[in-house]
Formats: sequence, structure tokens, C-alpha cells
Amino acid sequence: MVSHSDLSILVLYNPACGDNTAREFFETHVLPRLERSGIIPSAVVATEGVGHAGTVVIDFLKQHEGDVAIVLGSGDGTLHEIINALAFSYTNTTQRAIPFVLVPCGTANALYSSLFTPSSEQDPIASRLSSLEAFIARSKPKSLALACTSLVGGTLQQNSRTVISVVVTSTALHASILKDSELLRKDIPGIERFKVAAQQNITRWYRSRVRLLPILSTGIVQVYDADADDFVPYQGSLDMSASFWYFLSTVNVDRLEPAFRITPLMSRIPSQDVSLDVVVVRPERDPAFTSDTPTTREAFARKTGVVFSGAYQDGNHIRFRYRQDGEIGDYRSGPAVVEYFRCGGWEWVPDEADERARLICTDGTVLEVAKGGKAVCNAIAAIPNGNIECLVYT
Ligand SMILES: Nc1ncnc2c1ncn2[C@@H]1O[C@H](COP(=O)(O)OP(=O)(O)OP(=O)(O)O)[C@@H](O)[C@H]1O
Repeated sequence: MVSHSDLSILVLYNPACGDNTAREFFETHVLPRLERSGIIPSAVVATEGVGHAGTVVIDFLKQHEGDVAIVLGSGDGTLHEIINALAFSYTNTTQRAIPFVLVPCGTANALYSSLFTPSSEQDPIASRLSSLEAFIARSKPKSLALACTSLVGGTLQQNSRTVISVVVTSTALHASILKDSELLRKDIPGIERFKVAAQQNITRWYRSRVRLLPILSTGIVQVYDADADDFVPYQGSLDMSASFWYFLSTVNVDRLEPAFRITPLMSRIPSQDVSLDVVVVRPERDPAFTSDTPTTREAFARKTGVVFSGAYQDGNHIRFRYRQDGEIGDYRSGPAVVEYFRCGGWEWVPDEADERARLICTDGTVLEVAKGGKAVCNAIAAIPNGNIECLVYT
């Protein structure tokens, strides 16, 4: 195992993330803790704006060709920026492993709160230093899975691009929430803004064609079976042409906020393969559905509060089923409200007439599929450029 003195350590924090206290937290807790352990960073840098984190990391890697570690004080967005800079702005010819020490300083910190389950009993400062303590104790870092999404086809050339996410890739309601919540950031800096944006979008449905892609190593798509309380091979059609209320996939995380456990099986039944967990809500599966009208959508929206409540109750929403009259609850039988898949990837082909269906969220950044185009998302184990493996101390 590499000792700390053989590592080049970059300490990097985003002073503008979350509630703007990363600098203070690093000066008061992180840097003194490293010093007390005799660990001397090669550089300590505060990011200066959008994109800066990626530049700093690439410069650091060019200057330090041996083993490195990055102590990162930020939210998920800064990690996302770094990974995308490594994928698309870094010329790399050798295989490299880049371990991150995460210090949660952002708004939601989905990755950190998935890796270190939050507990109200824990000291609030110590609870933010768990990855740092694992690094100091020289624990073995764990590999991060990635999701690679390409926006392809369509007429707008400038929209053809590829993005890598480390937390979430979504369309439908979640992408709408992220788009609208950015406009609320100034007035509502905390995670409350996601709830406000959810209310603004709760009655929307998104028309699209979807194809679920099998896990490469097994050739199958799995679906959660509430009776078995386990994944089983999915026997339904991998192609869906439908209205979607929710369509969201994650890698690495079982929650998007400390208490919002949207893909709980990510941690409860860890995947042995390179895969994504996908949660889908198709309103037309509701036994009470007859036709798509504004009234139907409003009635459905009134019921969906239960789905979100379930996600906040330790991810219980994945057990919910429809009663014959369309009521949603933890019933013993009936169609699943949330379809929960584990697969190798997915394709999303938005209906050309449905503008909002073209939104794709990758780790909080909202992109748009060109009219007539599609998004293709695949789980990958490492950044393809030079095969860079990203790891995290846990
Ligand atoms: N000095 C800076 N001033 C303003 N913005 C910055 C600065 N440094 C970095 N940024 C930008 O801040 C954005 C938000 O950072 P980050 O995602 O880490 O925090 P967050 O949004 O508060 O948390 P989370 O992603 O967990 O919700 C990033 O997109 C990054 O480009």
C-alpha cells in the first residue's frame, strides 16, 4: 500500500458551494487534521469559478506523474466538472487511478451521504470528516462507477456532446426540477428549492421512447420484485413508448439528498456488475387511467406525493403498488407504481413535439437533446480516455 509520503496530495475546495463555508471548514478542520497526521499536501487551492477545478486537477496531474490523491471540498457538481475535464480536456496515455477524499461542502452532497449514511447522533463536524479519516487510516479506496451519456442525432450540431456523470442522469420530472431550481438558487440556497421546483412541475408528463440496455457482463436487464424483495430478470419489453412522469438513473448513490433515498437498492443490494439503477414511473400503468387529459394529470399528481414520501421514508416507495381503483400504497398485490430496473444503460428518444422531454440532467447540469435526436446513457467502469479509474476513500 502506498504511504502518504509517496503520494502527491492536492487539496482543492470550492469556496462558493453550499453555504459558502468550505474555506472556513478547511482552514479550521481539514488542513489542521492533515497537519496533525504529518501529511503535507503538495498544493492547497480554492477554485475561482466554473471550470477551474478541472484545470487545477489536470495541471496537477501533469506535474505529478506518480501516485496522487485529491482532497476535495465541494458538492457533487465540482466532482462532476473534474471528471469531465479528465475525460475531455486531458491528454493521457497511461492508465491512472485517481482517488478522491471527499469533504462534503455542497448543497446536496448525494455521493458523500450515500457513502456515509447520515446519522443525527454523529457529531456534525466529525460526520463530514469520514472520508478524510479513511484516507489518514490508509484504507483501500473504492472504485466509482460512471455513467456516460451522449446526446446524438437531431438537427442542431452544437448539441452533439458526451457527458460523464458520477451521481445521477435523468429526464422527465427530475430534469425539470433541476432546470427550474437553478433559477431559485439565489432566493432559496438550501435543498428546499428542489421541493419548490417539484411543485411547479408536478403535473407534467413526458412523451418518449425508451430502450433499456442489458448489463454487458450478463446480457440481461433486472427488475425489482417486491414479493421476492430482490432483483429478477426482466421479462417485459425493453422498448417502451409511453408517457413518463419520472425517469432517473443513478450510479454510486442510493440518495440525492441525505434523506431522499430514491434508488435504495444501490446500497441494499450492491451490484456486482457495471450497471445503473433506473427508477421509472409511467402514469398509464395506473389501473384507474383512462385517457390523458389535464384532469387526469392533476389527479395523478395528487397521488404522487405518496411516492416522494416513500423515498423520504428510507426508500419505501419501491414497494408501492396500485390498488384496482388507482389508490397507491404498500399493498400486497397490484402493479408496481415505481418500476425499478438494474441495467447497463438506456436510450431516451423524446417525442419531437414534447419540448420538456428533451431535457437531460447529468449530476445537476441540464442539457437538451436536439429535436429529432436522442440521449444514450451507458454505465462504464473508468473514464475511456487513457482508462482513468476514479476512486473514493470510504
Ligand atoms: N469561486 C467560485 N465562484 C463561483 N462558483 C464557483 C467557484 N468555484 C466553483 N464554482 C462553481 O460552483 C458550482 C457549484 O458547486 P458544487 O456542485 O460543488 O456545489 P453545490 O451545487 O452547492 O452542491 P451539490 O452539487 O452537492 O448540490 C460548480 O458548478 C462550480 O463550477
